Amino acid sequence: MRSSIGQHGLFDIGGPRVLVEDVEGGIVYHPGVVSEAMARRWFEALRDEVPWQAQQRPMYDRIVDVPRLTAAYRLAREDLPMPLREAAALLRQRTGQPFNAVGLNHYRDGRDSVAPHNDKLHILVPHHPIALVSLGAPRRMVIRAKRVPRTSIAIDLEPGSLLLMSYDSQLHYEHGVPKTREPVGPRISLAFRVRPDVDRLP
Ligand SMILES: O=C(O)CCC(=O)C(=O)O
Ligand SMILES: [Fe+2]
Repeated sequence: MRSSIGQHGLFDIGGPRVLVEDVEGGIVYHPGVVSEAMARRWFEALRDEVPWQAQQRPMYDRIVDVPRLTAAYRLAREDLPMPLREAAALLRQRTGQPFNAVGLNHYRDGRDSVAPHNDKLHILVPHHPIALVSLGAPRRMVIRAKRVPRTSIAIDLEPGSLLLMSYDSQLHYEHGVPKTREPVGPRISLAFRVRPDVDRLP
């Protein structure tokens, strides 16, 4: 499928920024979807209330720590933390997408990261986007085309922003949040998805 890294909007302030174009809506950054005050409240509540997990993963012949804390919820859960309930309602209204699950990432400082990847296709219902809400300190995301010449674009994900990524973009682009030596505060991201296997989540 044809897609390309957007040339426009790099210096726009305020409005949506199209980072990648494709037939399913591409990758679009929407700053200020949540007010600063609300983003701060959500950040603090989730930081303190979510049972964050420090996971380990096999990597080749070793077991390595996942370099961030994570959590996951079905959105239908009765005891869903209030910020997730509010964010899900806002996103459903804004996008019309039937999100049913959220994955959370907590980047404690610049040593925490997520390696370049595309979201696993078996946990996505095709043609529905992923909605990433950012809370806490800004962190830089790098989006890179899989196809040569592997063009890349960096975007600072600010608190209260929304990054919408099409399903199609997961086939053609990787995204990651690299480690940084800059002194950065903690960040939480919420990844809302339409999952086919939502019953397997807590
Ligand atoms: O923290 C982010 O903004 C990215 C998270 C991510 O890519 C994921 O959870 O799959
Ligand atoms: Fe991802």
